[in-house]
Amino acid sequence: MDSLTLFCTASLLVGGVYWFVCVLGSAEQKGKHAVQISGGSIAKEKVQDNYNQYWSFFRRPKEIEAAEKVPDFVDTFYNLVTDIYEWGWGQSFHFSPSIPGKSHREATRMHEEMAVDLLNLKPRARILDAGCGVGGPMRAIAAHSGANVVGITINEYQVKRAKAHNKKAGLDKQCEVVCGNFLQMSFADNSFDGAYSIEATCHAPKLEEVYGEIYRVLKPGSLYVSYEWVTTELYRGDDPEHVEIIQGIERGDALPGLRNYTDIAEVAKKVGFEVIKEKDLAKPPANPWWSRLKMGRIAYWRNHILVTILAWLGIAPKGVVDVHEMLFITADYLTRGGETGIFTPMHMILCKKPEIKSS
Ligand SMILES: C=C(CC[C@@H](C)[C@H]1CC[C@H]2C3=CC[C@H]4[C@H](C)[C@@H](O)CC[C@]4(C)[C@H]3CC[C@]12C)C(C)C
Ligand SMILES: C[S@@+](CC[C@H](N)C(=O)[O-])C[C@H]1O[C@@H](n2cnc3c(N)ncnc32)[C@H](O)[C@@H]1O
Repeated sequence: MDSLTLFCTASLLVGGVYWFVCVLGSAEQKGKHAVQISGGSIAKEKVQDNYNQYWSFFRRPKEIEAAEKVPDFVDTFYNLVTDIYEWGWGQSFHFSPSIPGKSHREATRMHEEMAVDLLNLKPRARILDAGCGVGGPMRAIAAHSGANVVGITINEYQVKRAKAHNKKAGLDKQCEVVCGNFLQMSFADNSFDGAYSIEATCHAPKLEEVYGEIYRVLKPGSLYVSYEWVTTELYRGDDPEHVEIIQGIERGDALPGLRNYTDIAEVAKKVGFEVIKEKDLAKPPANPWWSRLKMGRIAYWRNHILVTILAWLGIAPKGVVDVHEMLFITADYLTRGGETGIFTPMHMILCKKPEIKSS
């Protein structure tokens, strides 16, 4: 082999490896690369142990008796998955109906803007994002509405990521992020002009606890909108396939037990809200929310190879291979939940905290 052939072959090899490891599979907004996948706030050598603990806790969700332990395990879950989500999905950790002719990013943004449009806000309102993730929805909502958004998440690593993204987007004056438990928030009573939660309150063992807290911090007369993960009217608890799908979703998404859609308004009323509107946004004419998940299957195979190589090289923590495999399997359960129609991640409820009656 002459030196030119050798040089070309070597360049192709190096270029190919760079492309496979650094370029492939990065999220739409190019926020994360495969080589940056970590265990969040968990030390590299502890990732595998934390995954094993997570798995033994959430493996049998219906048998969880220790509801008070759930927030800690949810925190562990988000340490394990946050980088993989950002890398493989983007900065918004939720689904949206697919819209013909629009990209996933546009469809995601429209779903987020719909939430804040429902809140009927005055200019410069102060609103709460309960379970804000790394702030994809928060930034879209702040930019679209001009509102000041305060996000809360149980996961310290997400706070760090969200703050960095807010700064980069020039929205750090409008968006504040705090680490805390939405079941016991440190915000004052009657201090927000509106609130929303996107695919987050499903992590609460008791919905009344989080709805009660949101009710407390809202000013009288203001609105709260939530996109809830629920089982639908098609779910049958005596059908083994249905049970398998729902348990698969619970295990892979840190859920202490999915609720039925009928529970949501009941709980909202119980804590004092007036229910203004309720609708499953996944119902036709909406296009399937799960098609994005299904379309990505080949990319997930490639991602799995990539994560395995990175862990083998010692670049990614060892446990991420198991975490990735869990997500891979979960994607399939979520798709089956969507296709059978027994599950929706976008049961929308719009509630109002009643005005104080003058005597
Ligand atoms: C609301 C929640 C999270 C919803 C979604 C954002 C995530 C649910 C399942 C996740 C994923 C599954 C497969 C992964 C894939 C194997 C990997 O290669 C790249 C990332 C995934 C696509 C990942 C992305 C985020 C989800 C779609 C829950 C937790 C309440
Ligand atoms: C699936 S993510 C959705 C994030 C964000 N709403 C989005 O759409 O990008 C769920 C979020 O809820 C948060 N969460 C779950 N349980 C919580 C709790 N008890 N207190 C505060 N945040 C919580 C998680 O930390 C995570 O940020």
